[in-house]
Amino acid sequence: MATQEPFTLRWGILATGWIASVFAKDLLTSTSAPGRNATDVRHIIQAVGASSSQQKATDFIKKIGAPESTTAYGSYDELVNDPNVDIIYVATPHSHHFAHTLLALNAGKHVLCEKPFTVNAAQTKILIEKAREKGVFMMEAVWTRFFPLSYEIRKLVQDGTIGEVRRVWSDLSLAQNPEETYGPGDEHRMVNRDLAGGALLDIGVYSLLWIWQTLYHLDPARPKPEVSASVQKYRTGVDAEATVLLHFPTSTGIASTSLRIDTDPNNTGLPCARIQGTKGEIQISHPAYKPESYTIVIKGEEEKRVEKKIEGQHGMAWEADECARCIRDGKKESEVMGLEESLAMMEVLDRVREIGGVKYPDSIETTQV
Ligand SMILES: NC(=O)C1=CN([C@@H]2O[C@H](COP(=O)(O)OP(=O)(O)OC[C@H]3O[C@@H](n4cnc5c(N)ncnc54)[C@H](OP(=O)(O)O)[C@@H]3O)[C@@H](O)[C@H]2O)C=CC1
Ligand SMILES: O=C1OC[C@@H](O)[C@H](O)[C@H]1O
Repeated sequence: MATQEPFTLRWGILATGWIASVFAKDLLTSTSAPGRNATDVRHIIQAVGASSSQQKATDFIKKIGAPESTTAYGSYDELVNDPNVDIIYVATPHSHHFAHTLLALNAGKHVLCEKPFTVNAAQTKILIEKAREKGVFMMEAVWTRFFPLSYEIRKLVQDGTIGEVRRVWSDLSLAQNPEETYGPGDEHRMVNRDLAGGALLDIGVYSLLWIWQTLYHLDPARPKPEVSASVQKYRTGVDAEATVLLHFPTSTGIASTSLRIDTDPNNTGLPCARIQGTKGEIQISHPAYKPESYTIVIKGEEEKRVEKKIEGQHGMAWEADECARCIRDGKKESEVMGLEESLAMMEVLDRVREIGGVKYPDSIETTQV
């Protein structure tokens, strides 16, 4: 019997910063690594684009250990117009996701764009319209949604293991001593208004993820929640801390995030999220972006802890595999992380910023490029 060749996806990496290198290294890992099970697809890093110089792209290619044949570009424009590239991975700061994704879409490329999708919902809406007009695949890179652990937890909830879910509580707080870490110029993307900094858009999205994939994604009615929030600002005007209350028809989500306190100060195994149902709950291990275990706590029963150690990759290969399979199958969006979900999440983020008075400069809130 003839074995089928794996589907090959040729990536263009747009930006050479921290997460671009992590993602690109994961693309180079073995598809048969433990827990991966992706021998039906294959990834090639076809090209890398740096914003300022070709040398930067060449250095990046060397650093991540990609083949020397990988093309290095000194501009994003050249990268997105490379006819040998199928999909662009956008890994620039939040402020630039809209413009860079649009650039790739206009060149007819599929796109995987880092979280948060854009600065605001209006920008996301335009990207969705453009992707549909161009007939290409697009997805927000919410990598945690593709962990086997996330699939398992969604299934447990769907199967009614913890009864009817009434509340999801979730936190991602990473005490970063921002004044020292990102000062004195406050230029770092985490606190810089011009780069759409702040806790909410950078790490708060992971707290929201656990609520979203439980109370929104799993409900076929896709109920848009009422949003309340409390926001503490940083000296640059972005949020240093945010707590969000999401009122769904029959359940509540409580998400919090902070750059000043820690979810698990001594790494003693405090959970980052609790999905609470009428029979019991599922506790997810910190950090919310990369949990590697969870515990099922059912009233009157012995607790069950499930380990899901991530091996052979950082954890970003699963989302890449999803892109490859969707594109192979002619899908324009993922069923696990769909575009309408990204848009609804951006609307929540908009509302929290509105309540908290966090406004970014017009130059990055704009829907014009
Ligand atoms: N999924 C995840 O786990 C993570 C996701 N992220 C997301 O990835 C994005 C990038 O984060 P990270 O890699 O930490 O950021 P970095 O600052 O490390 O890298 C950003 C890169 O973007 C490019 N760039 C283009 N324009 C600008 C600009 N005006 N200012 C600064 N950089 C610019 C630069 O690359 P060059 O000049 O070479 O083109 C730069 O190296 C963010 O949106 C963040 O939310 C970040 C960390 C983890
Ligand atoms: O996406 C992310 O996950 C890990 C965090 O450390 C980082 O700031 C954020 O961008």
